[in-house]
Amino acid sequence: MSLSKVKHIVLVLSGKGGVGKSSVTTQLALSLSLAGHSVGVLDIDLTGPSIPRMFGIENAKVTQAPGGWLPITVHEADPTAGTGSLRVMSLGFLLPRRGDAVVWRGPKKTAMVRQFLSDVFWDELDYLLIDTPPGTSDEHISLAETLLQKARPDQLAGAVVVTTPQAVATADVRKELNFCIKTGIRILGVVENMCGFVCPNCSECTMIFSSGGGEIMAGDFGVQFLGSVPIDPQFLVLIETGKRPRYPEGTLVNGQDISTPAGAPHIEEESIKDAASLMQKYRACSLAPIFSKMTADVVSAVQRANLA
Ligand SMILES: Nc1ncnc2c1ncn2[C@@H]1O[C@H](COP(=O)(O)OP(=O)(O)OP(=O)(O)O)[C@@H](O)[C@H]1O
Ligand code: SF4
Repeated sequence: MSLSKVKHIVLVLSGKGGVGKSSVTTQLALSLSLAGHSVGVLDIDLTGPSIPRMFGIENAKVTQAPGGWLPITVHEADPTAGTGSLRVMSLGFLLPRRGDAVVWRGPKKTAMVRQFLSDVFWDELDYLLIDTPPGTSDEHISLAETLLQKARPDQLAGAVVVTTPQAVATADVRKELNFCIKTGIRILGVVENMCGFVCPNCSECTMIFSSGGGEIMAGDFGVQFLGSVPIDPQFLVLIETGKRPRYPEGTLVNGQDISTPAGAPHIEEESIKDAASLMQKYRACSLAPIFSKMTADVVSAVQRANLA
């Protein structure tokens, strides 16, 4: 059975598209594997699977083995570096053209979600992160039903809900949280993305929207607030193209100088997304400390859920 060797399954959900769900999934996956965990990412965002692009593996070809589809390896575990393995399976690998959105009707989508949960051969994994379609659509309901059927109760750790300050102001996030409560999926916490803007000239973060809504809403539902993530244009360039983030001289994050080192290649020459350089570049992004704290909080929430 494809999920039998997975220890913890974490869903990444959002009530609305484009709020940064795939970006958060990617960062959680990288931070978990940097912390030594073996990680799988299952991308079933049928509205436009973007995970392969974010890991720089869009052209990878999945193969079929007797145990099921074999996920693509982003990198193997490296015990000397203390990093865990990272593997990815995405619906994007099966689409005829990269970047296509799936236009199937409900039953076919539902069948595909079921197949993805049962026919991907995952080796031993500490964490399987599932990037889900936005909203509380048919796919969601099908995913929740299938997971509850296929996963052991001790495997399904819960959901991380991603929102933006604007989505908090609408009914979308509350709908998503209510969806989790209704379907019996534990909420590990809420992330508020795109809450401010990191200036490319001085790296000062300005809160361009009214902030704090995500935290208040998390409080209303009695769930953990996992933090606020500002918009960093360098993160966008990195995640979309694999190019190294570049910060002005003297940029400090948590007391660490992350400004572009002298002699670093020009952006045009720096688009290779091999796993090692990608991880190095993510570590050099101003958002890295926020994502690694978020990951530590998710790990603690999963541990608490296991004890409950
Ligand atoms: N904090 C951030 N700073 C800069 N860019 C960001 C940030 N978060 C997300 N983005 C960018 O915003 C866009 C949308 O993000 P992403 O694809 O992660 O959203 P999503 O919720 O998964 O979208 P979809 O609903 O289409 O699956 C991407 O181009 C991503 O690189
Ligand atoms: S200090 Fe930074 S954020 Fe403020 S105006 Fe200058 S460049 Fe923009």
